[in-house]
Amino acid sequence: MGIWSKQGACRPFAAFVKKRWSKRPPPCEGFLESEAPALPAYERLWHNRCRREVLLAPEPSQSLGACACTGRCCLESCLNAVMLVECGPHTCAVGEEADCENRQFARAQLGDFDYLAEIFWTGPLKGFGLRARCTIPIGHFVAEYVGDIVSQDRISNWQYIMSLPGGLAIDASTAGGPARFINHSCQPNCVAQRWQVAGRYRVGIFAAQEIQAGEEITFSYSNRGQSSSHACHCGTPVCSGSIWQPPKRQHKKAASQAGQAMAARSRKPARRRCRVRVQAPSCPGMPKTSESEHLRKTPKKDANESRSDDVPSKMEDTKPDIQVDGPVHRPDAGSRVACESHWEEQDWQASEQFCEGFYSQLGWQHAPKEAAKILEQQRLPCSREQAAAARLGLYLPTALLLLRDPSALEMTAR
Ligand SMILES: C[S@@+](CC[C@H](N)C(=O)[O-])C[C@H]1O[C@@H](n2cnc3c(N)ncnc32)[C@H](O)[C@@H]1O
Repeated sequence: MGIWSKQGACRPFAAFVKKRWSKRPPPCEGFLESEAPALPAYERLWHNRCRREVLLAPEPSQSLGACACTGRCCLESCLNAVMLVECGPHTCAVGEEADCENRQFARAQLGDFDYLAEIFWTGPLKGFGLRARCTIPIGHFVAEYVGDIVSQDRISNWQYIMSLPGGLAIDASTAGGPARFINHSCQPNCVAQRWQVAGRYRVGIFAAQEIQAGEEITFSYSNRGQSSSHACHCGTPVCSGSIWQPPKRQHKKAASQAGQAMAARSRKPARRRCRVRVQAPSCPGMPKTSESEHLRKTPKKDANESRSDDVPSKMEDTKPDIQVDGPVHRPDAGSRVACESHWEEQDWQASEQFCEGFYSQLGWQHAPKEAAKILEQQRLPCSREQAAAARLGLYLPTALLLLRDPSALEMTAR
């Protein structure tokens, strides 16, 4: 029996347990049940591997401008984050890395994933899966989907594939990270989002709702570019029957209940200028915040300061409000539901085209303020990312849309 190791190769499970288990919090009950088969061998990667060096986008120094953030770089308002571009040393207007929230991929790479989730045997129907080892807050970066960057033409088995633009894909079939074990659900608790990090496309799995310890981590495979059928055993009421198909439409009553719940949440009064969207997960036995791990390369003082200022103390407060200079706008529940159901029908390519179109038009050669103005004038399509953003508690383009015109979301969702 084997499991990933930092050396890349599979290591015997017993040796892994002896060396690492003592340092970890107690595992969720039933980890690797006795009837579970051996974990198939695969090579553990921490980031994508390009066998042939492929530049997926121009180098940031040539094409990306710095964001226009001042004081603190917030995911809700950072121009880079709006375009699903991670800030880097040359593309962040805020000097201190610790003041920038838009470094999720970089921080996740520094963090210890073992605290967050573990591989487990779900049963013969779905095979191995990934489940939370602690409460994962909504919006939290769960894991990066890493593997070999390959041409889609060469793919024969789509089981572990995540498609990328330009006919490329991330293939995690022989080498990858724990995200390769995430199973499909027609009612997932996570979303897969494609970001540009230092000029390359990378895929992150983000919590779309609060995930409880022991809960299986899932996302939807329905738009990963595959059309063949494979019976789905997610067991949710909206199951489409196939892991590559979008889920059935939610029953009207359930949709309206969800809408009411969202409306109730949106009535909570809150006014904060720049909130941290994500609260660090709370695990028994883990360091106080996983961010302290993530930020260990940054000066300690800054990391602590930023946390104490911005991290809300209660979970109920973690939903971000959008506030620039005027009053707080919140979407009405109806428009959110409309947007989400629209998202289910949307092809991944719609948002991809939008983002690429935006870049090719602007080239980011414009000064940040000018780019911000153009962005504000655009009527953004209700793309997958926007809908996902709305689902995650409003940030990114949805936030801009609503700031400008709260009814815009509804209009674009048609
Ligand atoms: C990326 S892998 C997920 C990890 C996989 N379960 C394993 O044991 O390695 C995708 C494969 O898992 C299985 N799978 C994932 N979600 C499923 C679901 N909801 N119902 C049935 N099979 C599923 C399918 O065989 C699919 O091709």
